Amino acid sequence: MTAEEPAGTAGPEFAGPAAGMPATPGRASGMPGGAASLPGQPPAAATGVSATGVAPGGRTALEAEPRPAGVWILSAAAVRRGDRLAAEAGLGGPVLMETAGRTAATLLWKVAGPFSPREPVVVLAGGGNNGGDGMVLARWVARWAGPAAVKVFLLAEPARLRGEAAVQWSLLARSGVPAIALAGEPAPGARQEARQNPGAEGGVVPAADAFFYHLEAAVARARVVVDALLGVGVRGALRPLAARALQVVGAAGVPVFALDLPSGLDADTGEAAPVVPRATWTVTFAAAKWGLLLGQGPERAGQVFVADIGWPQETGTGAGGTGSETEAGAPGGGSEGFPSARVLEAASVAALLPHRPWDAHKGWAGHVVVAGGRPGQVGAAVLAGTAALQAGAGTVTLAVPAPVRAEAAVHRPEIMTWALPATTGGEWDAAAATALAQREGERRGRVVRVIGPGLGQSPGAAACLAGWLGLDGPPATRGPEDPGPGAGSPAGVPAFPPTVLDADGLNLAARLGIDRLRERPGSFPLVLTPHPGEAARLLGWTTAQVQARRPLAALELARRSGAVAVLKGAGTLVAGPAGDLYACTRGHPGMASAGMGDALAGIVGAMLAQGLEPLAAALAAVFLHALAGELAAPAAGVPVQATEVIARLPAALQRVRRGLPRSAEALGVPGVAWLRPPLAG
Ligand SMILES: NC(=O)C1=CN([C@@H]2O[C@H](COP(=O)(O)OP(=O)(O)OC[C@H]3O[C@@H](n4cnc5c(N)ncnc54)[C@H](OP(=O)(O)O)[C@@H]3O)[C@@H](O)[C@H]2O)[C@@H](O)CC1
Ligand SMILES: [K+]
Repeated sequence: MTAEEPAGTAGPEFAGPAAGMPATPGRASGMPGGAASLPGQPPAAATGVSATGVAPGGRTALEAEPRPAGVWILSAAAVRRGDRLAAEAGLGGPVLMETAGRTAATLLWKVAGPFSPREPVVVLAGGGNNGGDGMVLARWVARWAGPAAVKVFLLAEPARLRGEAAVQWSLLARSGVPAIALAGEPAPGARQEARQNPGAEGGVVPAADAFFYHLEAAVARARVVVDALLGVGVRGALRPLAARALQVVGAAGVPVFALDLPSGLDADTGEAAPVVPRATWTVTFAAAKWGLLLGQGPERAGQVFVADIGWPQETGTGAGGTGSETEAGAPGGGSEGFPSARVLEAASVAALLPHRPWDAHKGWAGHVVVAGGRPGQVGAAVLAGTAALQAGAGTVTLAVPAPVRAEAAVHRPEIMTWALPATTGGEWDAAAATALAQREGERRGRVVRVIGPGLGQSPGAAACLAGWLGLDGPPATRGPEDPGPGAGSPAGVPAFPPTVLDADGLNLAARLGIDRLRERPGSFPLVLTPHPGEAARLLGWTTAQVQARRPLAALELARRSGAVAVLKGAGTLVAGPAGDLYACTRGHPGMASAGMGDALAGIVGAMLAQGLEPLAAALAAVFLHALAGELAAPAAGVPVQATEVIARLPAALQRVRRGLPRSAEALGVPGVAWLRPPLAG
């Protein structure tokens, strides 16, 4: 699925410019590219749409139109709620399970088929609905390839099965699929029995040891093992028999196809015991689960597909809730469930990108001023500035301490430099705060600041930052609507232009106090781009706490600062102050290298400079950055340097504009989307 589609054949997701994003991240009126919000939309409350998924008062264009919605990321509690709402709407558990199991069987055929009795598919099923999914899959494999092409091991007592799992077990018996079930959980010291599905081969296999003997033998000659032991219903530590079964599967080295989640993976946090399988593929139902993106999830889940199982659309979008509604039995007790988020898609990003008119001039695309580059860290500012240029900014200036101006100027002839007041040691002088505003005031057109790459944390830098944010007075001396002294300028450039805070800009802001960012004059547009360490400093958490609760950390950053927050790291999250939350599943571990953050800050600046609202700018920048990182790497995880990524930004822009293959076109199975598509390159 790495082939590009020709322009104009990209399918309905590309049908209109409004595709895919909340009203808030639309382009601002009067900005390049035209109009902003989507007219005539009912308020969120009327649509049942979660406040975390869309801006208040609006809903996404995708939801408004009769076409497949994008992929959601939900907590286990939200998934339960979605299942319940679907059932209330008339799509009960058996229908959903049949759809899940059959879709999974189709996908399994695509990735590991065709099947034959010589190498049967082994399904390890549990006693809950995840096991039920596995039994549906087995039934369909049997219909397509014959009953001998699949074998089911049920790690549960058939007589104790309830609901849909019990129904599936009895249907399996009629289908002739060989199946072996375990008789009961072990009472200490008790003799365990396993018995075969009476409808299949008949007979009794004594003792748990015999069950595992047969499982081991079957797995050894299996083409693929389907892990249908546990899904979102797992509670607490794995019980011994479940752990033993998973150990057998893991030890065999056979490819694993996990249903919903690798068994035992925490659906919310991605925590996993060592025996949790390392699946080659995972097909997750209705929506992605947070645990597939966080913690150990990406390691254990392998290639993840998201299968649409037919939740009514309002169920899918409304299921998210805040994640805070406590449900009995939800993993993590429910209260720790994370809010819902949407996966960032190329088509949605394409709809956000500015359209450059034929008669565009450099002023049209704005002016990015990078404030940073202290002695020894000039490269950081250069990277941010170069990335801004490559991402389409009209002009770029590096505003640096005077002694390093020449050093900053030699890298790119297209980039201008301003020498700002410095101390004798070459660090920032507090006078640079007003000097920068004055230089900006001499320019026409839209100015955007990227503050932080190579800024340092000297007292002068701290004073400058406070001035640039309009927070140099005592706390709350002026309200957010009062622009304060120095607002406006001869050329009409606001004294507090849209701003990106990165690196030491964030570390210094943490010293000011993140909550003070809400007091910034006129609530000028602000985007924060912290890595987990910087986020921890801003929030007063530890880095481990940030990483353990990334969705909450991103939302908390946005809420407390009143700004858009980009929480970097594997699976970058973008949060808006109104509670919007998005996850980027593109990019790869090879992008964990020096200067990558500087590049991202520059790209956000370029998007703001081209007139995007802060949330849209952050979303577009994060996606383009990740895609450029993919284009720069020959394979996932191969180290790439920031300069290589920056060089690919125009290609990434072009890809997004032309339309990448839709993630919903995974392997040609309708209704199945990639969570993390193969590298774009
Ligand atoms: N509902 C729907 O509409 C749809 C649901 N769908 C599917 O259902 C899945 C959720 O099903 P679920 O809720 O039945 O839970 P599930 O993951 O099978 O686990 C329960 C089983 O695990 C056991 N068990 C628990 N903890 C354990 C431990 N620590 N160690 C060992 N065992 C443990 C527990 O045993 P018990 O406590 O009952 O003795 C019980 O047997 C979901 O992931 C998706 O795949 C799809 O078909 C779409 C429609
Ligand atoms: K599973």
